[in-house]
Amino acid sequence: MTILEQTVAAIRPADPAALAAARAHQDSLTKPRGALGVLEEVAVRLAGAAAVSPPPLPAPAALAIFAADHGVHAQGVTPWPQEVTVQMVGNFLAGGAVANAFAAQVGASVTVVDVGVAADLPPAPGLTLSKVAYGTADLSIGPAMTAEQVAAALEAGIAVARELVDQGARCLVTGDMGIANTTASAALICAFTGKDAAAVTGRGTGVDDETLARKVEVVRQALRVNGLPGGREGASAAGPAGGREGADGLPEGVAGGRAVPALEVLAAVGGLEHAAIAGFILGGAALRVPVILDGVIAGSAALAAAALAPAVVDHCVAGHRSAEPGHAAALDHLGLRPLVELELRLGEGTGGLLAHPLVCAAVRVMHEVATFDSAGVTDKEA
Ligand SMILES: Cc1cc2ncn([C@H]3O[C@H](COP(=O)(O)O)[C@@H](O)[C@H]3O)c2cc1C
Ligand SMILES: O=C(O)c1cccnc1
Repeated sequence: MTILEQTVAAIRPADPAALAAARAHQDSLTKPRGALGVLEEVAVRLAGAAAVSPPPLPAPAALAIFAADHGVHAQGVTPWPQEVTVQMVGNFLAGGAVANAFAAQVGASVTVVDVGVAADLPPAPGLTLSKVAYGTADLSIGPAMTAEQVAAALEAGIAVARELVDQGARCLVTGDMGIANTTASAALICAFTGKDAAAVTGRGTGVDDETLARKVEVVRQALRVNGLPGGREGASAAGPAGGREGADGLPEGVAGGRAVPALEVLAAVGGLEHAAIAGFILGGAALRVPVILDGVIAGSAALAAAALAPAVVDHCVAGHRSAEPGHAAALDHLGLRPLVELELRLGEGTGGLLAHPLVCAAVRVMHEVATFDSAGVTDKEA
């Protein structure tokens, strides 16, 4: 078995007994039932994922920022030069990015992973060198990656998840850096949800109307040249991501037309960081360590992960909802409710990091809050 197959095979859906125990525990705590709203659902969700109630406190958290470049940058889909990717890697390593500030605020470690930056990076503390290629090919002309590159990037992400958990992380947070990666994200979201390009393609770093129109056309063309559904007006979404078996025995991830294996979709229109983040999510889930998803890049990568292993979703928490329209579409398709909505449109893991204290607070309640019985508080239900 390959590392990917082993990882997928190790992922279990939420444990029904732990879910039931966690719900019963929530109802026994000294608060009106349901008073913690969504936080109760989060705590129950983590119990199901961990297969124990209460679930372990999801701390410490480790952020992994997967960095890579994109051939589609040549189509003018972003106003930022490609070098910003490698320059921001330097900024992360120096501690100067927003992700560093937010990680410091919530006590998370930061690991930067070069899976596909279009420049050579010298070894540095905090940097994992897992370069698969010097960026992807232009997805609007043909497949962005080869099958081998997709497999290598997925395995790089799995390896990072394993290593961080080995080092003591009890919660993983996804991060990305890759100029032009919101274009690849939009194409992945179209392919996996069947939604039209115009509905899920956003302004990324803040493109003007003319660039946005070009970006939508680039996404449509990418889907067309790669033979993927979702690029046409009126393409329909169908059912939850994945779960079907293709002729080759691999799960398929595409709704709304010809069913295409998830790995083929990733190769066609994904980025190296998307594949690595999908591997990272699968790797965390296989170890029953919860994964907090960041923005639209993570959301699109999670669609790929869910197409490969539908049960992976039970181990994910949607940290936030970003301003990119495709992010909402991805979260809807995954059935995930974002914890915070602050109009962030940055990536790097920033929105995922901000959600970490909320996830911890939700679980801490399960460990520390007294029950009606233990505190001698009258329960109206008793
Ligand atoms: C200075 C800077 C820092 C960033 N940090 C994250 N991104 C984010 O923006 C990029 C995606 O947007 P688009 O598809 O429009 O290029 C990604 O690198 C993402 O991580 C940044 C972008 C910039 C410019
Ligand atoms: O949704 C995100 O995380 C996002 C949006 C714009 C640019 N980079 C990332």
